[in-house]
Amino acid sequence: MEAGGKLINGVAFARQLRSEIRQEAENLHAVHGILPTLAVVMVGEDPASAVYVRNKIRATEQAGMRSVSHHLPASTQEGELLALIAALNVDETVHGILVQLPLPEQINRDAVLDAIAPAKDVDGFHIVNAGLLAVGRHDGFIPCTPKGCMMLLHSVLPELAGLHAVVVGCSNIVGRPMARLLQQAGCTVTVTHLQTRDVAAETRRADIVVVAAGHPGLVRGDWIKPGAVVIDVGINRAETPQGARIVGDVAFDEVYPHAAAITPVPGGVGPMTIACLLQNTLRAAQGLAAD
Ligand SMILES: Nc1nc(=O)c2c([nH]1)NC[C@@H]1CN(c3ccc(C(=O)N[C@@H](CCC(=O)O)C(=O)O)cc3)C=[N+]21
Repeated sequence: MEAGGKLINGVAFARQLRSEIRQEAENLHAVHGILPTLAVVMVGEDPASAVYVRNKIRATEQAGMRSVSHHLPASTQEGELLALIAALNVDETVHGILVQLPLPEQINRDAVLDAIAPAKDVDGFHIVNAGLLAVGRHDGFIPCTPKGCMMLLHSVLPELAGLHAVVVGCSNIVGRPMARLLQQAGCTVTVTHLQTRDVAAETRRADIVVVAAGHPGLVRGDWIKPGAVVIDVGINRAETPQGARIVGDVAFDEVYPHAAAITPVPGGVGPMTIACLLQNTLRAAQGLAAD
């Protein structure tokens, strides 16, 4: 691959996807009178969450959809949040429900996620959607970040079958669903986690490395086989001499020379997460799940 062709441009990919989604959303509205609607629920005042929520709402509206936002105080009890979700579940004008994570500690995250109607669970975090993905069925919602990572991978590697993929991190939100998608695309998959003895020994054998560990600069240059494709899911706030910046889990400057293709942070996976959220919301409004 030529120099300069290595960077996987998530911003451009997401822009294209969003314009296709907008056309479909406008068509659904014009032909069937359905205005795809996403309800975004945020509890508390986490400043990073407030920024994400604002971006999601803006993206929804730019894609020709409606969003309704519910901002609850940090002191909200689990029962109050469950009551709001129950109301949104039966509201026929709402097609997708997103409860922004993290939640305050008095609220049980899994209880909340599993209270969302699976057909409105556009994050794909409900246990039913996780289970459908786990058994290889395609009629549930796929979590947005892994879905976006797969699209970026396919853009540089049209055929994934037979490749060795290593996923660093095994959260329910990224690592686990990512591993399932890679396996279903024909990859041989290794998932590393906190107890893995030698993560670098695993990544060095990989044709594809997906990093979702929440640890800035974790993956170093010598962790990467020459010609591997590297997807960096990390979002970490770092203080640099130039001020506060968002950095990934990959030591980008070290890894870049070894990789055949790599996602930057920002500008890689993040914009795809939002585009896939819009796509899932459109599918929910169409009465379809993921495809
Ligand atoms: N229920 C739930 N669903 C989520 O999908 C969810 C969540 N909770 N909680 C927080 C995380 C975080 N997240 C991001 C989405 C897009 C960018 C994004 O677009 N980032 C840009 C730039 C961001 C910047 O510069 O500040 C980029 O990477 O280029 C980042 C982070 C979704 N999350």
